[in-house]
Amino acid sequence: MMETADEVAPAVRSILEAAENRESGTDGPITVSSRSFSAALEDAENAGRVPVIAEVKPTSPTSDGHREDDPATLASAMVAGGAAAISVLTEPTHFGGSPEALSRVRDAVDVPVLRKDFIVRESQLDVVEADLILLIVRFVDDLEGLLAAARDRGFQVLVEVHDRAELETALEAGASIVGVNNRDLAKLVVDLETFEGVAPHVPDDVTLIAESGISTPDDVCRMRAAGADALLVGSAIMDHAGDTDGDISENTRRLTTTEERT
Ligand SMILES: O=C(O)c1ccccc1NCC(=O)[C@H](O)[C@H](O)COP(=O)(O)O
Repeated sequence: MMETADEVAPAVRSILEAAENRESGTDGPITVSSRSFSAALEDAENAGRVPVIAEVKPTSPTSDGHREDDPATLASAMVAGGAAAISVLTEPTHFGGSPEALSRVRDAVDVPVLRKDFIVRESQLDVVEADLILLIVRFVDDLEGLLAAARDRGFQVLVEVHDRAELETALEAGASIVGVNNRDLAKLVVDLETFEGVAPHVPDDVTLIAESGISTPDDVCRMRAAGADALLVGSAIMDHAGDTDGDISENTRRLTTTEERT
């Protein structure tokens, strides 16, 4: 399933090359006592909030700027704004993240923390403790094996897909949390119709996350109407360009308190 390098945008090719060469854990398999993701989503729903996974994303290949703020302060502000969980980019070269940033975030908040990275082999699971990790179907050769290895360590696993074929691969491998990425990693174009096209084919017992390109309360309504159990939001909360005065709590609250249309 691993993509050949020329099937993705140059920035993503560069991310993958860096991932291939990046450090692995050196002390053998880690064991994680993880915070329940499903309980966090349920708590948000019970409190009348839209379940949002807010992402600490200092920069990215498609961001307008770079935020240097302390990651733990950012994450605490996101939780104050009602985030059900936090995602932390740990990729250093293209996203300005680090495993240390994730550890600091996990110490600072009590909600589940997702490690957002481009994991391509088992030993890369052993770099830092997190409650969830991301596996991207198009970049992983042995999804079933990596999924099992992650679960053996205690991680919950968000399996990312972009189309129906990748969804089938994820389901065959036994994924129970699936994210549909609205960002096409071949072209780096975002289209919310991606989620709307894939979501109807996801079984009810799978936790379904809409990822990327969600900026406004209207987008929230649209993704929830299409079946999203939770939304993963980075740029609109981080506001790299400073359009909203960079108020992280308010940016998060605007989405978590969206009145949903039935
Ligand atoms: O965000 C990017 O520019 C990007 C480029 C290449 C590969 C991955 C990329 N993003 C990773 C993500 O998964 C997003 O950070 C996440 O889904 C949040 O997206 P958004 O709300 O659109 O920032």
